[in-house]
This record gives sequence, structure tokens and C-alpha cells, in this order.
Amino acid sequence: MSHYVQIHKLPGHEDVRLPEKMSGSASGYDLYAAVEEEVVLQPGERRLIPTGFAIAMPDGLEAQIRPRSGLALKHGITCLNTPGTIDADYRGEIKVLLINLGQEPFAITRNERIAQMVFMEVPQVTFEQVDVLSETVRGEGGFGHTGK
Ligand SMILES: O=c1ccn([C@H]2C[C@H](O)[C@@H](COP(=O)(O)OP(=O)(O)OP(=O)(O)O)O2)c(=O)[nH]1
Ligand SMILES: [Mg+2]
Repeated sequence: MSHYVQIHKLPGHEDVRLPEKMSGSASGYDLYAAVEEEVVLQPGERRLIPTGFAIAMPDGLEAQIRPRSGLALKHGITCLNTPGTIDADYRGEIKVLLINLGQEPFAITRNERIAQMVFMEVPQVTFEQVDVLSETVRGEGGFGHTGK
């Protein structure tokens, strides 16, 4: 399915690259850091990193902010709240909450790729309050109920 998503570069960030797919069928659009100057994340430190853009997507979609596996593997850099949720009605700057779970300081420079954004369809549901739920074989079993 293809959708139109409006994208707006925020003032002062004309030089920052917009989200980009690095291969034809990639799921994620890589996000570029719009930090004014180099930011260094110390081990264990978290920081909200700006991207310099905002979007407007159709109702029924969301965007997820996910880590880049290369940064996670090589440097222990991940998104603390992964997958971050971008609501369809959010018009603020997209930001990325990075945390350094590695053992070395990690420097983030302007226009470096820090995370990726994946669009998803979100089913709408209507809750129907009931006294008894429909029965299943699993029932209330969970959290390892079926074995290791
Ligand atoms: O990684 C993220 C996560 C969220 N957001 C923005 C877009 C999202 O629509 C809004 C709210 O996010 P969320 O619902 O996860 O946070 P909350 O703590 O519930 O805040 P709110 O009360 O504003 O919904 O913050 C980002 O820019 N990056
Ligand atoms: Mg919320």
C-alpha cells in the first residue's frame, strides 16, 4: 500500500537530510541527526536527538522509531523507548531517544544516521465491555505456560 505523507523541514535545518531508504525495499527510512554540534553520549547516558523535520500522515497509520542494528551491535547504541510511537496527529519535530548501552562514549554528529522510521497500519478497534470473555484452549495460561 502506498500513502502520501507530508514532510516539513524545520527552520534552521535546511542542510539536514530527510529520511531516506538505503535500499529499494527497505522497511525503514533512516533518520539523520539534526544536532547543532557534536553530542557525546557517555556509557549509560540517554539523550533526545532532534531530526529537524515534522510529518503529517493519514489517519490509520503510525510511524515507529527503531534502532539501527549496526549501531546497536558495534556501539551499544539503541532507542530507549523502542519502538518509539509517532501518532498520526503529531505535528511536532520527530525526535529519537537514544541511549548508550555500550562501554565507550559515542559521538553523534550532524547528518549522521541514528535510527530508522517504519510506517505501519494501525487497526481501529471499538471496545465492547462484557461480563465473560469468549473461551479458548489457552485460557489464562501465559508467560511460559506452553513450556520452555
Ligand atoms: O521516539 C519518539 C516517541 C514519540 N515522539 C513524539 C511523537 C508522538 O506522537 C509523541 C508522543 O509519544 P508517546 O505517546 O510515546 O509519549 P507519551 O509519553 O504518551 O506522551 P503524550 O502524552 O504526548 O502522548 O511524541 C517522538 O518524536 N519520538
Ligand atoms: Mg502518548
